[in-house]
Amino acid sequence: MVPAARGAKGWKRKRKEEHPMSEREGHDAVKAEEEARLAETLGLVRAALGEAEALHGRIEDGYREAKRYQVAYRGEIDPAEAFQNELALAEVDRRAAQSHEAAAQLRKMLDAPYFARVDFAADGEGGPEAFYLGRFSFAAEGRTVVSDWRSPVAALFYEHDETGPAAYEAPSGRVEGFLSRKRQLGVERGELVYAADSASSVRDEVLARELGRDSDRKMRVIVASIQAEQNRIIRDEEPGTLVIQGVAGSGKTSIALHRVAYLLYRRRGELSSRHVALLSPNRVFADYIAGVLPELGEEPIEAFDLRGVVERALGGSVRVAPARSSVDAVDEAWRERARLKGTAAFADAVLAFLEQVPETAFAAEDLTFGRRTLDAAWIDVRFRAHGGLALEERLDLVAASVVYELESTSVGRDRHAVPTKREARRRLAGMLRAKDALSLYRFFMAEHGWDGALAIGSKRTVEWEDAAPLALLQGAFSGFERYDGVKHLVVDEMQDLTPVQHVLVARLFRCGRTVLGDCCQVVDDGNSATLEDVARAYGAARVVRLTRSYRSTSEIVALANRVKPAAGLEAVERHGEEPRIVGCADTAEVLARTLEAVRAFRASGRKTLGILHASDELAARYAELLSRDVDVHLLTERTETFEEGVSVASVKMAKGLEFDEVVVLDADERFFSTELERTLLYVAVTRALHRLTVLHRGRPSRFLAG
Ligand SMILES: Nc1ncnc2c1ncn2[C@@H]1O[C@H](COP(=O)(O)OP(=O)(O)OP(=O)(O)O)[C@@H](O)[C@H]1O
Repeated sequence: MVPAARGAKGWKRKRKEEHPMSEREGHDAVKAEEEARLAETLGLVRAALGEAEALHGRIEDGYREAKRYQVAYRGEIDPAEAFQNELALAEVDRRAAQSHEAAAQLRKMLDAPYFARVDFAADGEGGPEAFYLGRFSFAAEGRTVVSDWRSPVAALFYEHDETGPAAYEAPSGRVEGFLSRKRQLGVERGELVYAADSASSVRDEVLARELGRDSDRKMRVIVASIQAEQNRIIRDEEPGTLVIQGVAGSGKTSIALHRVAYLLYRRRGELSSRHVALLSPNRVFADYIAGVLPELGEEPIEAFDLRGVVERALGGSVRVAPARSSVDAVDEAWRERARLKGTAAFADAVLAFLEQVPETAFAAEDLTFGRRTLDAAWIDVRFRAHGGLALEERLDLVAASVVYELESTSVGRDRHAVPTKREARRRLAGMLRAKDALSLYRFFMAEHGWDGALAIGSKRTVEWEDAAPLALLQGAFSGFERYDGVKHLVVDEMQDLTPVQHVLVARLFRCGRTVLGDCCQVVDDGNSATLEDVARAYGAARVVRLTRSYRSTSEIVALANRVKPAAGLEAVERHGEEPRIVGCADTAEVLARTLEAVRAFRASGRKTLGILHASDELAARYAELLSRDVDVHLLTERTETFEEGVSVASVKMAKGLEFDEVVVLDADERFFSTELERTLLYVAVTRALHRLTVLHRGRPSRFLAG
């Protein structure tokens, strides 16, 4: 084996060293080689697309013909034949969808069939082989032309900066060998834009190029520039729960979605998109990230929100009041109640209580039917025999035992006194100390001296903070309808869930999980969950940490670090304007400055501008005032889609999203003075990719000064 460029740093130097050519000639040779390869690949893709389209046309003709036959001979076809026809049509439908999907992928490949090349020689297998890596794999003429970014060999590209001895894990075992080339290839609209042999400097350049792009209304695919630390998370296949703690903009959400794509690829046949679900903070966020999996050639996954999950677990037994925000709510008593229920100690108390529910809630008594009595001890033993089941499920089983016992041991006249199972169940239910989960919850709160922290409104309406613990008790009382169809769950913005809410999610979704978020972005003082609390809620979860921030320019990251030094963001070298911090005399000036920023944004040709306020109510008020002059979208809990243009939102609603430019309103002591508000300001400034304007009235927030 003759390595092509052992240890070379970049293609220019490497070519120069190895060939007696000038740098220019080396460049031209690489360019010519890659252009020829690109032309060949595009030719093959075009041919495959032609075939796929022709096949699609034939399938559609066949479908139409079969339908026509069905209609024309409706009266004459017997039911068996009609059924056969339906099955055949369903199969044709499936093939049509597949061929449509294949054609769509091929069209995307015409734009950019691949983004990289690695030359690797496996030990003992002769000279190096070139692997081209793309978003989708592609085979033609009996060979692999492009390998999927998730294929085992592609790990070489993500894991190695330098050429040299290397290895990757294949299904058949570890493949050792020599990586002689790692080339980054920029292809846009079918044209080769750049070709550069990788070293860390090139990798950084490519990353900076990717990051410098404008944001979109949809989250982007990052396969061409996944970093080694991110790659390890994406390719982590250990069972159980993986918790990703990452600073703002560290790519957590992107990685989680690429990880789902990776798992779908690796476990094809066993895991499909139907088996993966996402627990997302709100609908706008779900819409924002919805495009990533389809862009990677996978079906979209189902998104749930926590409220939906909690209400389903409660099964309509109570009503749940809307969630309140600790930024807007001035009700100190409510804050106190919420704070209590957001602690890990509260979650622990609920868990301990769940363990004792059977003992607490059921007191066995003698049970008499006619002349026969089953004594309390007999009942108690049977009740306890069904550990792990919900109270009501146990009562069903004990009722069945009662009937069986009486039936099998009664003779003569006593047989008339044997109860039905329903009657036995009714009598056993009379031994419950609590008639439902809500009574149990009251009992639990009273037992801990927390009765004052329970505010139940009319028509059994409980506060949002009580809904999850109550749902856990509902599970202990009546049993849960679990999400058994879900084999992998992604929980995003983990810091939005309190410890007890995490415990509920862990019980409802008993499957592999990727849980991600940033415990530095808790924007609710009613939640004191730490990273350890989150990991504990899911049993023995593995925790990984990401500290590099990819989203914002170094200047914006520097400001974010001043606002919240504890976050410890590491910037990626990418420079832009200094953030502007502007004092305003009054609301009129805040509006005028904001409009100025909107006009500059419009002129820049960038795609998204976020105008953010600490408060939901004031965000709505500002949106109303601004909409007199410019088009703006207000993002609320009810918003369904994330649009290009100007969005106005509270910081809480903007979490997880990003904008090319951000204006933070009222960044002064009125809104940003407490520790919670420090976090809000941190979240707000870290939403910006390229430009940030911070407006304040009166004294600027102390956090802006560091
Ligand atoms: N390796 C990468 N290559 C290119 N872009 C990347 C990479 N990693 C992250 N990004 C970009 O960084 C931005 C932040 O990513 P993402 O939203 O996934 O981060 P996050 O950690 O979930 O952020 P937050 O917690 O602040 O919401 C996105 O624009 C994403 O495309």
